[in-house]
Amino acid sequence: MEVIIQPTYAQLVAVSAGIIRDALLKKPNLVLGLATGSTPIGLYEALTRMHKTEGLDFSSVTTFNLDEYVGIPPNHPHSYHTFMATYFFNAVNIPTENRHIPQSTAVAHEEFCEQYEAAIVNAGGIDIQVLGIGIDGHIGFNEPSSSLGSRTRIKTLAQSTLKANASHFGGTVNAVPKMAITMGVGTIMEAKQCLLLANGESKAEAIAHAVEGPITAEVPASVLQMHPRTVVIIDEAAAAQLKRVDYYKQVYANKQKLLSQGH
Ligand SMILES: N[C@@H]1[C@@H](O)[C@H](O)[C@@H](COP(=O)(O)O)O[C@@H]1O
Repeated sequence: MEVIIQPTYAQLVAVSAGIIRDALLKKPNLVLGLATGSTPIGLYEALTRMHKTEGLDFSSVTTFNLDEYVGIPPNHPHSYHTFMATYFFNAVNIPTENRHIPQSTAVAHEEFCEQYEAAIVNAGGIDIQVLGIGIDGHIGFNEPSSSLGSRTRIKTLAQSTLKANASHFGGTVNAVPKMAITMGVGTIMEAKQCLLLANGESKAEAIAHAVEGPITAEVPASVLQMHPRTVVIIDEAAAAQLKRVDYYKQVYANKQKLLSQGH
């Protein structure tokens, strides 16, 4: 696990956007796993800027979103379909047929979940999976006690998640859908690289558990310690409860120095 601590959210965004740009320049048909929530919005804005000003080309990119609420239509103002259109898809040139988001209104949910997994495999697997983290340590909508081997399926949301996401539903906890379709932890772990992003003090405890705590289903993000290529990119506030901040900073500084020397 590489832990990159940046002074500000803007710098966290710059580092994560840089990783995706470099990967896209190397592999134009990159398969991206995408996340919603407030955390990756800056990343989507940065990639949009790169598309508009540098001509960064997304025309061969395929995307798979982590999750979607169950019980609201895709055109609902707070669906993740609407979120992705608003913050990313409407602004870059990813072909419509290459964009995949779990279908919240699918009647045959189980069949849909199997097809979603198959579509990821058919696309060659996810190259880079962008992840945020819930205050309870969830990734996607894999709430505490989710099986670390779980696949795409329907999950009931934790009360803390309903509360945290109520601001997107007019501040009313009851208005937040109680269930979601989410890629499983096992599905996420098959991505070739994971980028876990977090900012702000509300994420400090979850990040400390995920990065330095034991690997446990109580904190689903902790399983990323087992992933061969996870990069955790956080700001100072989200790093506040980590024990080894100086160590992570030193390792990153040394790596940057070696890279600048052409190693
Ligand atoms: N399903 C999403 C997660 O994918 C996201 O990581 C989390 C954190 O959201 P935010 O970035 O707004 O804190 O919220 C939701 O529960």
